Amino acid sequence: MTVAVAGVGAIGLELARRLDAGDGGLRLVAVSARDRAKAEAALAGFRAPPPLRPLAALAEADIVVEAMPAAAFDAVAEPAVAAGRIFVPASVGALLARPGLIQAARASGARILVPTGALLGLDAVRAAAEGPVESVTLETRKPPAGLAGAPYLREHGIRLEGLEAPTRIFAGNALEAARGFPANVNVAAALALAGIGPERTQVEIWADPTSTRNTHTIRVEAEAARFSMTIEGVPSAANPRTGRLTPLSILAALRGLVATLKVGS
Ligand SMILES: NC(=O)C1=CN([C@@H]2O[C@H](COP(=O)(O)OP(=O)(O)OC[C@H]3O[C@@H](n4cnc5c(N)ncnc54)[C@H](O)[C@@H]3O)[C@@H](O)[C@H]2O)C=CC1
Ligand SMILES: O=C([O-])CC(=O)C(=O)O
Repeated sequence: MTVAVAGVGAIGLELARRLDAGDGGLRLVAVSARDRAKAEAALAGFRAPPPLRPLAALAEADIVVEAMPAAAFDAVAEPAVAAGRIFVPASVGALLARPGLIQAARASGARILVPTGALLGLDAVRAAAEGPVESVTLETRKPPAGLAGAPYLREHGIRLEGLEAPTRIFAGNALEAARGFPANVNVAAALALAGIGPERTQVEIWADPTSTRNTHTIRVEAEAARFSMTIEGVPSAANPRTGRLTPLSILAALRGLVATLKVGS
């Protein structure tokens, strides 16, 4: 199977590098970048540098991975879904805001594969959600740099500079979290889609100047099980909002598409 990657940033470049190295068992055939010269320099050391193509042309590949700012989402998602491809979004919050894309996929035969990304445990959440679920909550803690620039902070006049103690800056449901923090809590959107939906999934976001990790704790109260899990992700050097696990999670998900033995889904 062939893969195309939209965006050559913290997630896209690392994913492309690993695919180019032969990891995942899939062939990287194209990437899209906003800054051509920068992308060409980043791809120069690849074994087989993929061609830079317009976003719509990525739909020629069997699998299209989106790894861009949420604002650019439609330009890659719509053609990929219309062409009936396997579409893998990193900007899961953007997917949450576009239920029409799932309808479009149903019509075209496309599949939308949401990776676990920087989170954990979506297998257990999905299993629990096959039965009655009372509550699903997410508590996200990030160093202030991992939350900087979120529209919610601006809208509510919240300043993170000079913060000395962990501070809760948001409490609400996953829909509101994804809208207010589109580049920071895609994990909330993924959790909502895996479990009981964006209105019922509750989210707290903390700015924590004492931490160097992006930490996510999920708590589930369901008829079949009660569980809580925490992941402490290392922020990527290229983008402190993004954990280093995210491109690896996408690679693992892609590997699962072609693997003979698939574990944990
Ligand atoms: N699902 C998850 O668990 C996670 C999702 N994310 C999300 O994944 C997405 C990508 O994250 P990063 O790689 O960290 O972002 P990044 O900012 O490091 O990289 C994004 C890249 O997209 C490029 N780009 C922007 N507009 C473009 C266009 N029109 N055409 C082609 N390229 C374009 C930028 O130049 C940049 O290289 C973001 O929406 C982020 O919020 C991030 C972390 C975890
Ligand atoms: O990488 C992380 O810790 C989570 C993140 O940015 C996101 O969900 O958007």
